[in-house]
Amino acid sequence: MTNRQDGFAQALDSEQRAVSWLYGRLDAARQRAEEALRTAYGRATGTRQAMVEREAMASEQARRLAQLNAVERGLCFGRIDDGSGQSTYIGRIGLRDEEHESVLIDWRAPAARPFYVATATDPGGLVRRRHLHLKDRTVVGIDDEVFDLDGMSDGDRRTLVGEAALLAALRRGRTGRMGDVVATIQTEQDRVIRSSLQGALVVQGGPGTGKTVAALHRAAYLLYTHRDTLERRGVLVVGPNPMFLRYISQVLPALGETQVVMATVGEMFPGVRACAADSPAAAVAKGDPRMAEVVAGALALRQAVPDGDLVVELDGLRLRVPYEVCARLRERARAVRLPHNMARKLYVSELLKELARAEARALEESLHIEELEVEGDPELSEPLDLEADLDEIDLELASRRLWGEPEIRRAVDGLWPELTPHRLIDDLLSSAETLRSVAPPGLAWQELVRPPGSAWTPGDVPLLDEAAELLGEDDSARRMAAREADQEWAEQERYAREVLESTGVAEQGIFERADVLAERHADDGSGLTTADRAVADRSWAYGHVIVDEAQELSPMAWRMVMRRVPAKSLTVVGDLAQTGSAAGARSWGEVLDPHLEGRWRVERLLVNYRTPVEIMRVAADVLRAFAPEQEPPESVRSGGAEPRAVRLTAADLPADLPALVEAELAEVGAEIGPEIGAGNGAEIGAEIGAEIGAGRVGVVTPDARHAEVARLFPEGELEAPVVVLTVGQAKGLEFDAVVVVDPQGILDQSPMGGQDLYVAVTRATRRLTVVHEGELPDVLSRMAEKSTL
Ligand SMILES: Nc1ncnc2c1ncn2[C@@H]1O[C@H](COP(=O)(O)OP(=O)(O)OP(=O)(O)O)[C@@H](O)[C@H]1O
Repeated sequence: MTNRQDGFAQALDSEQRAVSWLYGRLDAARQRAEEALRTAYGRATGTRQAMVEREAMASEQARRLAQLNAVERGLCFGRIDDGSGQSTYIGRIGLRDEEHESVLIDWRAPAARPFYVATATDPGGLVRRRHLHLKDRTVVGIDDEVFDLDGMSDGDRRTLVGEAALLAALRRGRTGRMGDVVATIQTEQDRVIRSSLQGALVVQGGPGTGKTVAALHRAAYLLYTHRDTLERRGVLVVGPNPMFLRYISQVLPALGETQVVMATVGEMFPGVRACAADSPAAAVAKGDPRMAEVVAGALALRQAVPDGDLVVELDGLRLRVPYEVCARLRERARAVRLPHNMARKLYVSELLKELARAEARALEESLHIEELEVEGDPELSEPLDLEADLDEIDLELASRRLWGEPEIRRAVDGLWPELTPHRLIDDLLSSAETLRSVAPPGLAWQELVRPPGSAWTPGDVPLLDEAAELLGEDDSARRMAAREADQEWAEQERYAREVLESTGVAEQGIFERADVLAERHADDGSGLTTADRAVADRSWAYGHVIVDEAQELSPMAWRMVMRRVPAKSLTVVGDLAQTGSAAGARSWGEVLDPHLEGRWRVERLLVNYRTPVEIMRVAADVLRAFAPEQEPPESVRSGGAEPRAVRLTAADLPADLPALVEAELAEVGAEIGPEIGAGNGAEIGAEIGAEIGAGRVGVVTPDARHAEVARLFPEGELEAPVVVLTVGQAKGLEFDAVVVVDPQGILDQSPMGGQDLYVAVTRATRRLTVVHEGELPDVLSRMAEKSTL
């Protein structure tokens, strides 16, 4: 054995001892949590309070246990050595020894920061950064970066190992789900992750630059650093479609965070499932910020005045309220500037009083007629003034009686109806007449008209939200509950303090505070967590909102998102070169300034960790043609297969496309295999890889051809070896190999077809094939040279 191999073996051995010891600490923490969970379940539950306490204690320990289990894989992944000979281990969670000394630093803690930001030019006091590669609990690799060779001991110098940790991570085959990257976060991404909670941060970057992964690590970092604020208010992640949310769903749990709410724009209105789709033209019109005026205009039309006097027939009497009075009542109700359904209370009470007066007048009139008939009786010919005799109490009583009459209700509802957002928007979109009368000039309202009761689209959801704001809801019950909850608060906090002390959670190196714990288990009678309550409540104010693929949001969707985060603490992640929605953003200022007035900062990510150079050249041609002002990112990977174009006739497609995809699958399996078969030799590994079907192929089609192509493959979830997707569904996802079917169809499918094609060709980590029937589009001419026709 050479000196160097000897040194490496020693380093492995010593790191193995350190890592095994850390796993021992993890096991001990788990054991404590399990015991505490058993104790919690053993507690008496004689009273309601005792039961609530048992549930809180048990769920706290279950949560703690889940967190400890989530960090089993890759518990410790790094070590930093400073000039004083001090070594610090970095991991997914913080752990302490029996003396409460920190033995493993949570990757989000300030003490871990040098691990991510040290560079050769600015080592920040480090002499070495070491990456540890673990397989289960065994250290299988070490990767060193030395910043100061002179600062290291001779022994340490002998054990230096230099495999690039990042490239090793990138070489791994895709699994169909995004994973975390705590071990290899890059300096530019670290800046994004640890940027201040305050204000709005825009992360602009090309495909594969790690925007999504950085945003999710940022969520975990913010929850760790500002747990007191954020656990109480919650964090919302907005993604472009359900497929994408499934794709990223495992990242935060793997980082020990399970309390983040994830939703698409179409899911942000509780109780509404937006399952229909808008045409591009309808999406543009619906997303136009002037739709706020349209909704307000439609509502104003529902606050009516009668054509003439209001006349209601009641028990043979004609109650007449003059037109001018109706108009005055409407103006008064509008002037209070309350939402419609709340102002209605005032309007109804005033109108009922007018109707009570009208009733008195009508009664008087009828008596007067009778009186004329009783001639000669001096007492009865005394003039009556019933209306003037009515005092406030009479009016009140009469109003109540009248409100019970269906004719009166009908009349009131016709003038100022109680409305739901669903009814207002459905009525608006199914009435060309209303749309025409309230739409501002230039808004293509004709695109919006549809039959009543149509299924909701994601574009309708911001309109419903707008309507809900204008209509308001009767929240007196909720306010009353909040007051009661406040009274219970002190009690909850006292109890939470007890839980922390009795379970020792506070001492286990996990950042906890009694008030945070109390909030998590605040008994609102429903047993719901903060995340559950937030999802169900349209007016929930989140502590922080992350919007991914943010370029897709229309101005109307931004209005809705901004309402969910009154403190305007936002992370906006996107790429203006990938805007697929015709209603989406062309510039960040255009969509953000109406809400933030320039108070947002930008971080740019410029390195592409996904797409190899060879594929990126093709993508750059597409970008140059359709968004020349945007720069493609620079790829870190190279040496992949040259992208190729294959011409297939429509008749050959059903047989030849599955064969082509099968061949792609075998290719990526063979490439990934050597990693699977590590230790068995590259060749055997390649065979195993191809045989067990390692690797994933994404087949991307125009919207109109999705069904036809999907039929050719077994139906499968994201983890399936082959998944057939539209461009919209593939947004944000990645595969080892991608087959783009009918690029011309993608270009032609919408005004943003060029951007769609750019998205489609940048989904691959290794191989790209384009299948075309007619001529290859000009923008892909680079591939024609390699066509295998
Ligand atoms: N620091 C890193 N270490 C390891 N892998 C990384 C790192 N940064 C990014 N990656 C990987 O690069 C790939 C692309 O990342 P991600 O999906 O976050 O990019 P994106 O900018 O959101 O792309 P798109 O705009 O196309 O949606 C993912 O597989 C991610 O895990």
